[in-house]
Amino acid sequence: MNILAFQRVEKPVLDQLKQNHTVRFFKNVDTTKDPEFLSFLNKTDGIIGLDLNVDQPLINQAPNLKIVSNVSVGYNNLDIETLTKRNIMATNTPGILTDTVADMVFGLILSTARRLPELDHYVKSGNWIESLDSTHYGTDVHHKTVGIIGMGRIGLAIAQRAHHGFDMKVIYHSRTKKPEAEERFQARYASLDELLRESDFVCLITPLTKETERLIGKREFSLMKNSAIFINGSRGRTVVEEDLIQALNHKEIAGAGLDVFENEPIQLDNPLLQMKNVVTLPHIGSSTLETELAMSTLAAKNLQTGLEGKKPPNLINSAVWDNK
Ligand SMILES: NC(=O)C1=CN([C@@H]2O[C@H](COP(=O)(O)OP(=O)(O)OC[C@H]3O[C@@H](n4cnc5c(N)ncnc54)[C@H](O)[C@@H]3O)[C@@H](O)[C@H]2O)C=CC1
Ligand SMILES: O=C(O)C(=O)CO
Repeated sequence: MNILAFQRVEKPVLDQLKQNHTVRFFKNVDTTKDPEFLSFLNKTDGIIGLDLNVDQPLINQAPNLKIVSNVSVGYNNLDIETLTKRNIMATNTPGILTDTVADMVFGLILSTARRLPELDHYVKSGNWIESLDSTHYGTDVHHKTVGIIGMGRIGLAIAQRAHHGFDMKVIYHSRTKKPEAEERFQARYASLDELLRESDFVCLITPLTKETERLIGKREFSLMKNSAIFINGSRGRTVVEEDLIQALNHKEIAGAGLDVFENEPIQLDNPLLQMKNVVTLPHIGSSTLETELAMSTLAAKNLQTGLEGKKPPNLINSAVWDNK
């Protein structure tokens, strides 16, 4: 079979796939124009990769496509409706990255609150304790209130770290109440506005959907405490980035830790990159050696299973299977 691999599939997994299939790996190409990409797409049976925009025009140019296997849990890059209409399976990699992403969210919480990147720069620039004063001090994390928007797999893992590791008070907002969070972490359900008003750390970790797109904007930032730190590990478009910049400029909030941005890669003239109280990461929530390999391996298993005509373990659009 012809397999189109895109952007991020770990090498051992690619090598394994090459034993049974014709595999072409694409990276940094314009997927609407690149002639080699489009020519291979035309005979592709399966796609595996990260963040390929699988929209209607792309699907229309892939007449043999049977399965799209995302190397990610988020699947906002897939037009599920069109894929389902065409009976093309879509899969993702839930669960195996949960703890890694929650660790990264905590990394952002600690980095912003304790100003770790700034102080690292301070030391590497030849400074030490004698010139250090309260203008360099951060703020405590332990015993503070963390508000988690999106209490799913990753949200629960953030709550676990907050409750057990840092004695934090946990409040959350999600589509439904999560008894597990309330029992295990004494988390309290709150409306979005209550959560924004009460949290010292506001952590956004929902999927990007029609409902969550631009969920956090001017009004929401204005409800947050002036001392609040905003953390986004979800997708950049869940936030109105211009409003975040304004909220930081006007000191409506104290700082932000961001793994995701409206446009990725972030443009170098983005004001967020000039702000000392903002810690930025290049969308690496799940990117550890262990977890990236596990994600690629699971994505390849989904792909292979689907191509063999069996139900993949992480099928998103189960209607395709039910219609068989
Ligand atoms: N920065 C990174 O590298 C990574 C980012 N992510 C992002 O994190 C997201 C969540 O992943 P999981 O926890 O595994 O997913 P999940 O499906 O287990 O949890 C998502 C939670 O968000 C809630 N939710 C959905 N719509 C909502 C709304 N309108 N308001 C409030 N809550 C809402 C759901 O009820 C659910 O509890 C992914 O979809 C992805 O976008 C995931 C992995 C890595
Ligand atoms: O899994 C995801 O959704 C990511 O963002 C990449 O790991």
